[in-house]
Amino acid sequence: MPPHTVVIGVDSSTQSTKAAFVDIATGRLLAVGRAPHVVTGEAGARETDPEVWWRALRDAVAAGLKESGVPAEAVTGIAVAGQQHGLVVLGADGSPLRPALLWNDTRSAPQAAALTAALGGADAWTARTGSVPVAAMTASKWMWLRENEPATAAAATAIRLPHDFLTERLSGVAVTDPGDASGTCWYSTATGAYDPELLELLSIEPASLPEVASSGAARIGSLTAGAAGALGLPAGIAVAAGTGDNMSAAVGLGLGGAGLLDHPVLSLGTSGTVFAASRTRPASPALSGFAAADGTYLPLACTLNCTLAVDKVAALLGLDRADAAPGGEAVLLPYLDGERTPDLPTASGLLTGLRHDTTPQQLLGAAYEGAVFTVLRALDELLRACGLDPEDPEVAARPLLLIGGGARGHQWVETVRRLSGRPVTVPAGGELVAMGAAALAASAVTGRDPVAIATGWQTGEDPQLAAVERDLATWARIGSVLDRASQPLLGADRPRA
Ligand SMILES: Nc1ncnc2c1ncn2[C@@H]1O[C@H](COP(=O)(O)OP(=O)(O)O)[C@@H](O)[C@H]1O
Ligand SMILES: O=C(CO)[C@@H](O)[C@H](O)COP(=O)(O)O
Repeated sequence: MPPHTVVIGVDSSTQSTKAAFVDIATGRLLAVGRAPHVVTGEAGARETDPEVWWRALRDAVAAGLKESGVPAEAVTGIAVAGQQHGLVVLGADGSPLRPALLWNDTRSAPQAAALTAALGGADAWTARTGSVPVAAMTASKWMWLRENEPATAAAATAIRLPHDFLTERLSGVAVTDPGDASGTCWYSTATGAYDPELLELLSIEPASLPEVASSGAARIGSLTAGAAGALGLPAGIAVAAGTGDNMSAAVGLGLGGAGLLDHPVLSLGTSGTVFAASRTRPASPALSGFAAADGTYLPLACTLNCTLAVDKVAALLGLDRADAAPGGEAVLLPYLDGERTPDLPTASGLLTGLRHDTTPQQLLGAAYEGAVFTVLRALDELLRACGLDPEDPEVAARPLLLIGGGARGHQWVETVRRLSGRPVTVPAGGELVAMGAAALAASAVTGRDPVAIATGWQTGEDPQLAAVERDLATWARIGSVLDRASQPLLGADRPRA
């Protein structure tokens, strides 16, 4: 292999780090190194020590180097895509002061409600930032920290998102990108900058935040000698700004200004997300109105309970996750971690419709259906946010691009087909977040547009699974249970134990 041909795209998501080694010229995926994370916490808490991410990045790169057989000197660039929203606070020596509060930590729900009210309601927030500060947003987590651990908040000299933290470890540069910054609720998608009034409301010193790289500025620095030593890579190679994991998946799929716009994606991982890249700036309180990595926008809806919740139900039933059948009359809303869409941060799971002849396989199927229904229900609002009419036959015929770990599972794919009634495409290459990060790294090396690079790699182009008849009876049954379930039944009126 000629030198200078390989980039590394890092996906540092909730459960693990994946490092994709990609040939720049062809987009060929040479190897994926993997390393797990540790998530701790009960009763709404979800935390990971940022040092765990750094060690996992190091291990994943080492595994990828070994698996690919690529000589380290052939690697010319690296970029990190990270789980969104997490709050990382650093002390004066640059070390984390405490574990990061993750996107799915719901303890910040009261602070989210207070922030929403402080600005006069949800619409005021979406007009400024694109999103409402639900518990997931970094602003709510920062306020939780100030109220619950004031000494730690006072000692914080730097506030970072997970991908910023890792990018700074690689390059020594304190930088973020518009995509991940738009998940903080202190960055304005209307102005493309931090919102000074919101920083004041949150008592955040602007100097404690990373600079926001402009969407076009792909290379933000070089791999430092220290990081190069830790990773076994050459010092001085290009480091890109990186982005949030969903934004990176959009790049990996070739979605954005230089590619496909207003095309729906469904991601099934720890979170369930639906999103699209669009030129229309989203401002719907029902969605998160993020910026994309390439200067377009990324309207998105996110659920807290997806693959982990269904795997938990399978474990409770003593079944393999593949051993499921359509749920029949049973409806299971698997809100084991509370929920974000709909905004029920203290909710718990709900099971109805049990009969003598209900089988364990049907109960597991009902968990798949509840998880898929919850994220798919936001699809029409997503399409409207893109300026489309969901009833338009051409729009309804656009295939769902299905990604994330769940897309590898037959039950997930079939449940999505049945409940959406849409054609579905599952990109065969997989690891779209890491591939998007690789395209960002390749952009830092070559100066080309990352979406155009990924489009050339053809990462999202695979045969479609035809639409099947939509299971409207199941759709209506789950919708009716969710709409009629009283807040007390979902546990949504109780503080967590
Ligand atoms: N073959 C499979 N069938 C069904 N689910 C799978 C399969 N492989 C992985 N998963 C699911 O994928 C999830 C991890 O997905 P991933 O997108 O990597 O998560 P995250 O990005 O949140 O860390 C696991 O929780 C697991 O349930
Ligand atoms: O909070 C969101 C999106 O707003 C999540 O999608 C996180 O970005 C975590 O993603 P995964 O680890 O599930 O991929």
